[in-house]
Amino acid sequence: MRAAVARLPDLLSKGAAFHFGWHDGEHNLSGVRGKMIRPALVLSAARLAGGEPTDDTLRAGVAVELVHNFSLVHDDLVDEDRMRHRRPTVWAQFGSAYAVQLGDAMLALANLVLMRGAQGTTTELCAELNSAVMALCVGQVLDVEFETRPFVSTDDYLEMVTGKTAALLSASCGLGALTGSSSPAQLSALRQFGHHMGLAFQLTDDLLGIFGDPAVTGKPVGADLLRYKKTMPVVAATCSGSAAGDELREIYQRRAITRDRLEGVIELVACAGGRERTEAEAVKQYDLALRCLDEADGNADATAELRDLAALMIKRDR
Ligand SMILES: CC(C)=CCC/C(C)=C/CC/C(C)=C/COP(=O)(O)OP(=O)(O)O
Repeated sequence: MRAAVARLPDLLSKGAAFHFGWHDGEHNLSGVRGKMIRPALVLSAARLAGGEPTDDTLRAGVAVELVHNFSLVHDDLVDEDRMRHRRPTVWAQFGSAYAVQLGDAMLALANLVLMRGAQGTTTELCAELNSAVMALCVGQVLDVEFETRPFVSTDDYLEMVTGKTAALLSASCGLGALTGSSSPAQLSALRQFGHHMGLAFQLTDDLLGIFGDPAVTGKPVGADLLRYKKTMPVVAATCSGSAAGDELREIYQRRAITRDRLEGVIELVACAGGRERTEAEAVKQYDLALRCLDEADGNADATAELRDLAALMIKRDR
């Protein structure tokens, strides 16, 4: 990653180093850096699909992490989040214009990294990655639009999250498979594995955003609620038909959430079954993901790695 980021012009690489937490030495304290889940998926998917990871696999891992971080830099700006990984976000530290340019440059760099690969595979890899970027953008637009949409169903939510989160996890598995020697059936099963894990991952993220410990997640408490995000616990609660769910829907409509009312709002989400329903959906998506992994029917060690990764992705506290 560092070698790739060093290819950015100095003016931008200082912001990237700040974003990645490399600016203050080699401390790797838990929670102050990203989890690198997507490159891990690329590597294990490549192994599952046969053989040792190639240079193209490594390039794909770097590219997908760059795309992920481009989306984080832009997302923090859109959501006006000032802290990530217990540090100020890029826009909070360097300004909005800088964050837009740094995010764009990371996306361009991701493509440049892939283009350095073996002739013949580059086009396919770029198509896999950039199709996911397109889906990511659609999901992000929906996510913001949902903040003011009066009613969001579970299906609407799943459509949004398919783009916002699952597309890149699915592409990570697809990229790994493409750099391995996967059959078409294996490629499709691995993409589907990534899709279902992406949904399970975002559902877990939504739960952590409301019920997680901010000291561990590194995100301010209740940020999604204060922004009237239609995360799954909220969607499930407001669709429950319960008195608590109706009250929550009314509070959302009146935009009546303040910091001192947060605790009560969180209680309403839980009382209306939002937490339980979200946990159940995460487990359902996780089970579907594991079924796809069986269908992929590849290298046993890599299958075990992906199984472990999947478990980590839903049983996490940050
Ligand atoms: C186009 C655009 C701006 C799209 C925004 C998409 C976006 C930010 C989706 C959220 C996905 C998500 C759960 C990120 C946290 O990943 P993680 O927990 O793996 O993060 P980490 O790298 O910090 O561990």
